[in-house]
Amino acid sequence: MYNIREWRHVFKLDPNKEIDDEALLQVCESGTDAIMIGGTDGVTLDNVLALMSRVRRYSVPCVLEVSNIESVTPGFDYYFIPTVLNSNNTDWVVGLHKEATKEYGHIINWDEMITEGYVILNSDCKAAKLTGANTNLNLEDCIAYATLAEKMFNLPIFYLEYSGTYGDVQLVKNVKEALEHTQLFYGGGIDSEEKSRKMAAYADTVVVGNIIYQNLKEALKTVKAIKG
Ligand SMILES: CC(C)=CCC/C(C)=C/CC/C(C)=C/CC/C(C)=C/CC/C(C)=C/CC/C(C)=C/CC/C(C)=C/COP(=O)(O)OP(=O)(O)O
Ligand SMILES: O=P(O)(O)OC[C@@H](O)CO
Ligand SMILES: [Mg+2]
Repeated sequence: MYNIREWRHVFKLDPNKEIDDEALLQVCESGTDAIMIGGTDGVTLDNVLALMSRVRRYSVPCVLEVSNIESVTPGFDYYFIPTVLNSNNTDWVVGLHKEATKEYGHIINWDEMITEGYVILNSDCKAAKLTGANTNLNLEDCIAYATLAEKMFNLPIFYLEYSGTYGDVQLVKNVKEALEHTQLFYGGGIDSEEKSRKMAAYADTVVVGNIIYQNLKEALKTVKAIKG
């Protein structure tokens, strides 16, 4: 299997968005460390399967970021399971996870499941709205969540999510300094080489999503900024 700790750059593809074969080829052969398939809305078994089978033409690792139980299918290298630590609704913290485990626990291969402790910081993004995330957090709050994720819950990944907007580099730096071994993912608003490089200076892994659909050329540069 792959060592996700070595992943520095990940492209997140939304199964609910169109991408043509030529663009997909460029994304998969860009030198990125992995493709993550996931989104907040409109994620179905059909569009996940369709995208997974197209990504599987390439040798790049491919993971599913689970956003609903109906779209989980075999065939991925890993399944990333979000838990939204700053959600006001326990469904998004452990509730849906408990229901999924109750129903499918007997077939789950836990070696393939990797839990991501999310803190969502952009109040306007779909994920924040869906999960009722309390985005009114200061640096101390974010450090407390990161510390809880690592020390109390032993989560392998802590994900600072600014989906759709570029985050606070200083905050990412300070959160990174508070973590000892939990891997810090940063995602949100990376649409240039420079923004990618700046976040990668502190985040262990940088996730790039929307720019793939808006400006592929710039999206590809975000890999170069990190991987050379
Ligand atoms: C292999 C196999 C067949 C296994 C079967 C067993 C099985 C079912 C395993 C699953 C186990 C499990 C515990 C699942 C958890 C289920 C679940 C529903 C968890 C909730 C996940 C969650 C908190 C979702 C909330 C939304 C969220 C955080 C999504 C992550 C993606 C994200 C933030 C995307 C960014 O937004 P985007 O959609 O890109 O926004 P724009 O469109 O505006 O760009
Ligand atoms: O789409 P963007 O803003 O690049 O964010 C990436 C990722 O963190 C979304 O879950
Ligand atoms: Mg998106």
